[in-house]
Amino acid sequence: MSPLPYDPARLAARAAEIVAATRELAALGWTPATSSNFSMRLDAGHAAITVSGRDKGRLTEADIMVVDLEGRPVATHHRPSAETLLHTQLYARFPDLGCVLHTHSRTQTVASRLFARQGHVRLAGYELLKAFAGNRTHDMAIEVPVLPNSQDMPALAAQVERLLDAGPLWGYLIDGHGLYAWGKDMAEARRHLEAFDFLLACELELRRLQP
Ligand SMILES: CSC[C@@H](O)[C@@H](O)C(=O)COP(=O)(O)O
Ligand SMILES: [Zn+2]
Repeated sequence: MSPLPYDPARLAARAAEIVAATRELAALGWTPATSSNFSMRLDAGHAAITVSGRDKGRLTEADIMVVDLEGRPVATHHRPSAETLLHTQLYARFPDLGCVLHTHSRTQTVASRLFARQGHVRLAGYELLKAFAGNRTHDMAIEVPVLPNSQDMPALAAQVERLLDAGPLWGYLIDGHGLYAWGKDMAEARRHLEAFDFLLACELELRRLQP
């Protein structure tokens, strides 16, 4: 019997998944200068998440720790990601949610700046909209919200709660900062993250070509 309040074998498995995905995303240049954070659900009350400040391009399993769904460290002296609350609020709200990914790609950051005043980026008519779970056609539109940046995580989390109250959401941008995306497991969260990045890049390119 483990004295820990979570299953250590499951933590090891999730940590390996997070490390593998993080290295790939870092190789794309989406996690500059130690930025970005990543998590996966462990069980109904716990999540595995990256330790704060670690170089995401050189992540190892030792850089993954456990928090409860209020963002408190569990059985560790490590400090969790500064943005832990933005992860745990999603696990607490959606019992089937399994993975939350946050990156700082150039495309995401530039798009967040360009569309901050508008408050959202409208993505319409793209085949890749079908990458978002539940969407069946290109013939629709979604609005990716752009929130003002803040170091006040409870305040930022409260804004995210209001967005979630308003309707289905696969992710959001934070102005001058980056993108949050999530899914039922790592594969789905990765698909959403990659679809957002690709579609935001298309919108930026269109504005260059058709100013
Ligand atoms: C290095 S600046 C980026 C951070 O302030 C933050 O936005 C971030 O994404 C990483 O923070 P972390 O505490 O390592 O999870
Ligand atoms: Zn960040």
